[in-house]
Amino acid sequence: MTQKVAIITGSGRGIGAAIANQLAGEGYAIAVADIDPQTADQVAQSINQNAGQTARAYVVDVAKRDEVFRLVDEVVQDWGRLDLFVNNAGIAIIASIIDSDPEEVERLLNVNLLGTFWGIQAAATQFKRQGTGGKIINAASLASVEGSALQGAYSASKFAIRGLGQSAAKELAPDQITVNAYDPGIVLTSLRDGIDETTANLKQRTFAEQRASVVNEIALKRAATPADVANVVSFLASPQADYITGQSILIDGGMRFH
Ligand SMILES: NC(=O)C1=CN([C@@H]2O[C@H](COP(=O)(O)OP(=O)(O)OC[C@H]3O[C@@H](n4cnc5c(N)ncnc54)[C@H](O)[C@@H]3O)[C@@H](O)[C@H]2O)C=CC1
Ligand SMILES: CC(=O)C(C)=O
Repeated sequence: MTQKVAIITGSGRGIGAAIANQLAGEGYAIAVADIDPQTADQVAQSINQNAGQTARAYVVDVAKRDEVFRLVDEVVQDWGRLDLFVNNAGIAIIASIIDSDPEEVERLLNVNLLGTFWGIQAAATQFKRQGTGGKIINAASLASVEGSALQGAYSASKFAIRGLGQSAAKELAPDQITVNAYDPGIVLTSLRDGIDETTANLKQRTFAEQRASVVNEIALKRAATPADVANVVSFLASPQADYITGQSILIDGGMRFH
């Protein structure tokens, strides 16, 4: 059977690394793509130790369209095909709208929104070239369905990713390309630590107080692990999800409902 090939952006740590590990365990060849070459290498090496020679590290800044297209070309050169593209890379800013730094806002939109746009464009171009169909899965967020104070730029980028995904799903369906998204709530990663640390400072609380107040809003009374998110991505990537497109799945332990 032909081995399926997946690119996961931002997979040098956190949710992306969990997705890479999960899909490698399911038999995919994995392109561990990250802006940080060291962490990408570490994740690829660890997958190869556990799952055989099935992962390679690639360096990409998803904000740069030419780098995203080059990534797809390199992966296809190395592995012969592409079946799945996970637009996972993302960054966050915690700041009031009035105090947001223009350069930081622009960078966030370039990484989160345009990075996802270029990822869809590059992956769909390759899927059409292959004539095989394919799957695109985007990292949205609970912040894509409800805005929060101090998350203006971040939330704007995630709402936009959901709209972009719905448009792409309709446009690419004739080529058997599905486009879906995952909407995590609170996942214990470095990104979340940064959010809780900055929010705690702004609200003059300790980190522990801030984290406890956030977890208290979750119906299941625990934050998600990166593996909780990887399980949903694994489903969306599987043939069981072939008839699902344009959807966004909340993984928030019952914090909110769509
Ligand atoms: N942690 C959470 O609670 C939630 C996270 N998300 C989303 O999930 C995705 C992954 O988040 P986490 O794993 O928590 O973040 P993280 O900060 O732990 O990991 C993000 C990874 O993306 C890489 N990256 C950053 N900018 C990049 C760029 N320009 N090009 C390529 N790689 C880049 C980083 O080097 C890092 O390895 C993000 O899109 C985030 O917005 C959504 C909802 C909740
Ligand atoms: C980081 C993130 O997406 C949330 C919902 O806090």
